[in-house]
This record gives sequence, C-alpha cells and structure tokens, in this order.
Amino acid sequence: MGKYILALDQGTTSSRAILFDCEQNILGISQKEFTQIYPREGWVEHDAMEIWSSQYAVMMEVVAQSGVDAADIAGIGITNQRETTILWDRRTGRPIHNAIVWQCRRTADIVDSLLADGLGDHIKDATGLVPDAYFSGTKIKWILDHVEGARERARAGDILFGTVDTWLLWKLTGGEVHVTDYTNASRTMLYDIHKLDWDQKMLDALDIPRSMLPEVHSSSEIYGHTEIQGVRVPIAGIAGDQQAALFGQTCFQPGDAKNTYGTGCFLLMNTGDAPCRSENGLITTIAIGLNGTVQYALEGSVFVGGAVIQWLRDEMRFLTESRDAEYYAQKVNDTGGVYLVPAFTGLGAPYWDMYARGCIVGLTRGTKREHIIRAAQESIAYQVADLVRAMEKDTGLPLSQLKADGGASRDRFLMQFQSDILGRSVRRPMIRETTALGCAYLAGLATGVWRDTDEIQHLWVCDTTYEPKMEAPRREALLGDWHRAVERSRGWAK
Ligand SMILES: Nc1ncnc2c1ncn2[C@@H]1O[C@H](COP(=O)(O)OP(=O)(O)O)[C@@H](O)[C@H]1O
Ligand SMILES: O=P(O)(O)OC[C@H](O)CO
Repeated sequence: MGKYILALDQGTTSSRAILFDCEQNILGISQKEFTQIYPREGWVEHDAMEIWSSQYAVMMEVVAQSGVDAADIAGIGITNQRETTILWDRRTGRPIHNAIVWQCRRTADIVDSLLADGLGDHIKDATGLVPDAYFSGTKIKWILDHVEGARERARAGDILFGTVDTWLLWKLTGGEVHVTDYTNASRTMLYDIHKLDWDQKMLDALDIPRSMLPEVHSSSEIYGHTEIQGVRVPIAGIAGDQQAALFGQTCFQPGDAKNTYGTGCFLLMNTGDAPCRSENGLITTIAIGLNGTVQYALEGSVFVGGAVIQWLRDEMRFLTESRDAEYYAQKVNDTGGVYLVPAFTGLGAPYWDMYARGCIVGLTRGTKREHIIRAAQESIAYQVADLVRAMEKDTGLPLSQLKADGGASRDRFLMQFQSDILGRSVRRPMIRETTALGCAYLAGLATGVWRDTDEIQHLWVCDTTYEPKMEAPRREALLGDWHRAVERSRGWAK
C-alpha cells in the first residue's frame, strides 16, 4: 500500500497540491494563483484551461519537489471551488466558453423567470437550495443560450458539463471518466438530494439535456487513474471544498460545525442522515457520500469573506499584503462608527439578495484608512454571526463552539472579534489545510490508508482557542448597527 496521499485543492483564487503522509504530515505544498476575469460589472469568469494547467503544474511540482516515488502515492483526492460551471467539447477536450464562476451574477434574470414560473418551492423541496444565480443550473443554461449551436451539440451528446472536480477528473483520466460526487451534484440546482437523481423538472425548465450531465458517485472510491512519472495513480476521493473542509475538521456527528474563511465564508453543520429544511435563509446540501449512504448538512454561504481583504489590497491599495490587515485593524480601538457591507456580488445567506451591492456607511471627517480596514475585517465576522444565528434558530441548538479554517483564519484579530461577536469559543486546528486534508482522508479511506472515520476522528488537534471577551450589550449594539448597514446595501442594483 502507498504511504502518501496527494490532495488537489482547486480554489477560487489558486490551484494547490498538497502531499500528506499517512500521519497527516504535510510533505510539500505547491500553489499557483490564476487569472480572475471580470468581463462586466457583477460577472466573474475563469479560463478553464488555466484551471487545468495550473492544477496539473502544481501536482507535478509537489511530487517532484518532495522527491517521493509516484509508486508510493496511494491515491489522489480532488476538492474544488463549487458551482463554477464548465462546458466542453467531448471530442477536442476544449471548453466552449470560459468557466462561469460561482460568484457571477449574470443569470439573475433567469432565476427571476424560474420564480415567475412558480418553481421557487420545487427548487427548495427537491434541491434543498434557495433559487439564486450562485448555483450551476442557470449558468449552464446561459452558456447553452449564448454559444452558437451549443444546445444542439449538447443534445447530440457532443458537449459535456462539469463542475471543476468533473473537469479535472476528465482531464486527469485522459477523457475517460465523466463523473462527479454527491456533494458537487447538490450544488447544481438540478439534483434531487432526496431521490439522489437529476431532477427532470429542473432540466426541462432550463432546457438542459440530461446526456451532458456527469454520473453521480460517492465521495470516496476509485473513479479512474492518472499517470505520474509513468505510474498509474488512482483518483480516489472527490468533494466540494466546503464539504471537504467539514470532513477535514472531523465534523462527523450531527451538530458538528465549521466555518471556512476563504474567498467567501461557508458555515456547514452536519445534520446526519436527515436533511434539515431551513426556515431562516440557509440551504440544505449533501455533506458527504460514503459507504453507500449520504449525510446532509445545513449551510450558510457568504459570497465575500477573505476577498474583502484582497479588495483592500488590490483595488483600494490600502495594504501591501493581506496579512497586514490584522496589524492596521489594531491601530485603532474601533471602526469609529464605520460599517462596510461587502455585497460586491449580492448577498448570500441568510439574505439572498442578488441585487444588493457593497457600501461603506458611517463615514465622518475623522475616518481613517485603519477604520475602513477594521470595518472590512469585522464585516467578515458579522456575516458569519448572521449565519450562526440562523443555524441556531433552524436547529434549536446553541452552537457550543465554532471550528475555523481557511486563509483568512490566520488573522488573529478576526478570530478574536469573531469569538467576541458570537459569544462562543472559536477553535483553529493545527492543520489549517483542512479542505485538502478532507479530500486526502476521502482518498485514503478508499485506498486503505485509513480504516474508517473513527480512526480519523482522533487525528484532529487544536492549535488555538479564542474565547469571547466582549460584554453582551456591546455585542448586541454592534450587531444592531451592522443590520442597519446591511439594509442600506439591499436591492441597490435592481
Ligand atoms: N493573513 C491573512 N489575513 C486576512 N486575510 C487573509 C490572510 N491570508 C489570506 N487571507 C484571505 O484569505 C483568502 C484566501 O484564502 P484561501 O483559503 O486560500 O481561499 P480560496 O480557497 O477561496 O482561494 C483571500 O481572500 C485572502 O484575502
Ligand atoms: O474557493 P473557496 O474556498 O472560496 O470556496 C468557494 C466555494 O466552494 C463556493 O461555493
């Protein structure tokens, strides 16, 4: 049996490859950022070939740099930015359009027409989702509508659809395997999460031929092989990145929850084998498909989390490095009454407003750059607090602690403020690469590296715990003003 697992983590801003050994030590990380394409206001695209080439490059690089023999790699796990939609020609392997990224708002009017046709309840009942341009279904329709001849070619079986996992799997296996896993299928707004089948009513409503959709498999099995250094290595785990992080944080029991602070913020709670329907703006999704069954999760998705720090750095030029945000935030005692609502691509959970746009309120003549930087960081924590409150209302259970991970969880100011504004402990694990670790676990379970989840459960080790220090009245006052600021951002682009 191989001693190592290779995790491919294809995120919104970068492609990463991480090599783990069977004691979950990281032997090497290779990472490559790729181009973000903004063709119009509110539109976001990636070049699908650049996704593939950057992911392939980091995979080969990490193996070469670590000096590991490819024959010792037990398996490869794939985890990916979810919902991002790629259509390609089965014969040439070339995409027929840029990937439409999960953040892209171009299909808001298609969602409006689904709602006008009375499909809102059906979408919620069958797919567990809130009708929104976030999910893949309307993005597929947009490409089929706008690329000449695409729908006819799709009907003839010449065009394939995939989320990023499916695209990478297809490329890695030389075009032999067209498969996704349950977690990714549940993000398309085309998949019935109860019957575990594509939903014909949604396919008809969006005029999407079933023949272009991938087969849906479990999250841990051997899907196919790829060649590294002349060795055939099995691809043995697939999960959307947020579900992979839930798994990597060992949230295996109903009630276990984590929040990932990446480009966006994603709070997921395992609800076991029973799907929990939200009455408070969250979505129901598949947490994992394992051992012939699926587990469900309740999810709150926030579109702009760590990305607001990137925006301060790249567009506002307030920062040279993302990591400087924490230093500047602590140069002032508070935001001076400033609130920043980063609704750059609308608002996700629990508001679901495709037409909201970002705003900064409470500016005075005394407002400094540091106040705005701090307000941006606090906005990440406020958005997560809104998700936690919605989740507690839905489940009737107070969250005892929050497990945190993702790039922006390095920011200690943010983690402390998060704990303060929640009034809960926030715990960060020793291994921050929980997304990659989650898909490594899935690949390792399918190839015998780990026996079962009981064995994995004991591997989670806490690095830092943040305890709340803020008084409840101050917390409520801050949250009250945050909600007033959110109201200012709503419906702006309508
Ligand atoms: N030290 C830091 N402080 C604050 N934000 C950070 C820090 N490091 C990274 N980030 C933010 O985290 C995000 C990247 O996190 P990552 O988990 O790599 O995201 P993704 O998987 O979405 O590409 C970026 O938006 C970046 O601005
Ligand atoms: O790339 P990330 O880590 O921001 O994750 C993106 C999510 O999967 C979108 O649903």
